[in-house]
Amino acid sequence: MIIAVDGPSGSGKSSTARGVATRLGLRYLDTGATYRAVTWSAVERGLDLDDTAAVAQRARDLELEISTEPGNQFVIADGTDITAAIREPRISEVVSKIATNLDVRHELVRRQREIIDDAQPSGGIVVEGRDIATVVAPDAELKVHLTADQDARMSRRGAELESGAVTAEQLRDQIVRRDADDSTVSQFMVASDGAVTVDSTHLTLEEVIDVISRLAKEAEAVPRGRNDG
Ligand SMILES: Nc1ncnc2c1ncn2[C@@H]1O[C@H](COP(=O)(O)OP(=O)(O)OP(=O)(O)O)[C@@H](O)[C@H]1O
Ligand SMILES: Nc1ccn([C@H]2C[C@H](O)[C@@H](COP(=O)(O)O)O2)c(=O)n1
Repeated sequence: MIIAVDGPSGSGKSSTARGVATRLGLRYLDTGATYRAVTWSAVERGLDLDDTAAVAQRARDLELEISTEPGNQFVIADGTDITAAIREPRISEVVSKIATNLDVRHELVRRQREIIDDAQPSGGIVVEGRDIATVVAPDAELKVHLTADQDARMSRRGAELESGAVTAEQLRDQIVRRDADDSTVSQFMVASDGAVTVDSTHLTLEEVIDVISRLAKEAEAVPRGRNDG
């Protein structure tokens, strides 16, 4: 089974997808981490991030290991554990440059599909990102468009960061500007065909996990191809 979760920044995709995978005994793939890993590597090597050919070559050359165990997430790039480093503001601030590089996307979608295929013998996988239902896994048994209003998304991200660590302007940049840039290459601000919209604005994380787990069980009961729309 493949469960695709797409939506804007701060809507709760990672926490929810990880929670659903844990609850249902499935694997979990954070595709955003793959874009962050390429960004980390390009920054570490001092590449010009506007040099699209050089960055795409880095994406192809990067040795990347990404965990699909929901309870033990790690990312290793060229032998270095970058699990924490890819979440640093210096990476979040520039990751959209890498995520809007179409040659990088081509390479990372290829790798994401390989990881998804490898997870099938263990029962399935919950995959979250921006283009999962539309590009990476259009045959997913369940497609969820996870949303929350902009104020909720900004305040969730603010609460997550150390108090006083970011200004309101930096917070807006991490949510609003990033979504505007990222949505030039993927359609995640609206639900794709066949996706169920879950608005998490007034739901707790547990409630969102409950809703999606229930939808997954319903989708599993319907043979592939009969649950479209
Ligand atoms: N339903 C919810 N209610 C309250 N807080 C939530 C809810 N869902 C997630 N959160 C919190 O909001 C923050 C952002 O969630 P998360 O990182 O899962 O979002 P995301 O959509 O994956 O963001 P991004 O795409 O920017 O990585 C986290 O601190 C998380 O614990
Ligand atoms: N399938 C995906 C996943 C992520 N991105 C972009 C969007 C972000 O700018 C960046 C990091 O994602 P995050 O960790 O914040 O979810 O990667 C994308 O374009 N497609």
